[in-house]
Amino acid sequence: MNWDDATAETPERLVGSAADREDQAVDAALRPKDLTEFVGQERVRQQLGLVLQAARKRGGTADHVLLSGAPGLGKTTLSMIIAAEMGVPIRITSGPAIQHAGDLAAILSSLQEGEVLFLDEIHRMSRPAEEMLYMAMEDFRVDVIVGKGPGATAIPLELPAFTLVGATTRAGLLPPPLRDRFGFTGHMEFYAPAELGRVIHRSAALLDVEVTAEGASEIAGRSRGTPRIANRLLRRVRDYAQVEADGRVTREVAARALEVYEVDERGLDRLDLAVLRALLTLFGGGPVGLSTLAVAVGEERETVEEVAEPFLVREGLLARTPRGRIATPAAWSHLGLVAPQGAPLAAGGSGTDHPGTGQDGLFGP
Ligand SMILES: Nc1ncnc2c1ncn2[C@@H]1O[C@H](COP(=O)(O)OP(=O)(O)OP(=O)(O)O)[C@@H](O)[C@H]1O
Repeated sequence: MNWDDATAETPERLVGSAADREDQAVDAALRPKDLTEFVGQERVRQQLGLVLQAARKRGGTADHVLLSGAPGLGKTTLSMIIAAEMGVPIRITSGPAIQHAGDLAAILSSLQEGEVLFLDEIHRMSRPAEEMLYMAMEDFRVDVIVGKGPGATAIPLELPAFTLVGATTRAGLLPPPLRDRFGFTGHMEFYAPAELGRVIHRSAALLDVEVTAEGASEIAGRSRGTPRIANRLLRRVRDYAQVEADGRVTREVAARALEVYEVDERGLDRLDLAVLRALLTLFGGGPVGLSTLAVAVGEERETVEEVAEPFLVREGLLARTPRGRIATPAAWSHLGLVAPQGAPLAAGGSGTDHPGTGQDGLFGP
């Protein structure tokens, strides 16, 4: 839902995690409608299930819920499930859409009793709106300021009880007073391939596409742990299967289709591979500065840093170090290359993420 986010990935990218227009069009058909249909995220599902069950038993509204995690992991879907499980309507808005406290007051005062308010990208709300939200969450009341300067007066406005579901890709950016006002916080993890396989089978049934178990797992392995990407790749593979095969998605059909769409067996696309190949073949595996790497692949520095690198780092293929970008042993083997003698190899995995600190040029300190 954050495709208006200036830092989000380009929507046309097949493996981008932000929703494009086609995703939005099919979302309604593919979204799980209740907690039993929602695949994976066992812990969040179980804990949330208890929160909702208890609220229903008490006959009250559910506590405010904060969902954090990368785009496309199911935060909007879960908020709709919360409303459905509580039998209440849902209003959907986002932090960037609420720039004035008055915008928020207008939304809050028009909610129905018990309604779910889904606030996507909650960390991008303006400060005055955020401060108004504190009181609304705690006391179901806001103070509307009328007038300016010394003559300004605060008029208290009672609100209906509501459940706020806040979603953020970066829980760490939320001010503690806001974070503390949520009764339940769920962190959404990337999905395991087997879970994505279940998402694909479910979506295939809804789209009336025949997919074998191997076909589903071929797509799942390239979906970057993200259901939105799995659903998108499924639709592209379905197109290929209908045009170039008999309509059935087998392992071979899925692999051939995703080769055409330039998504490799690990989910890397053309940009990711270009960055990796340049790092290995032009710079001997690094360290190399971000700007130099960007020039080498003919992209903007920001594109390499924000679009390609996060997944390469997550996959343990590239490390950001204070001296620049360095390839890991896994990067060499993924491209079928042998690291030259003496090549600096970063350990794969975490602990080496230094965005923006890479010295530019091969001769940095
Ligand atoms: N656990 C799941 N089981 C089945 N399908 C899922 C699951 N999670 C997400 N999906 C599918 O993935 C798509 C994207 O999910 P959703 O829009 O809820 O993600 P999001 O986290 O809100 O993303 P964003 O942060 O970009 O708004 C939905 O169409 C939904 O069908």
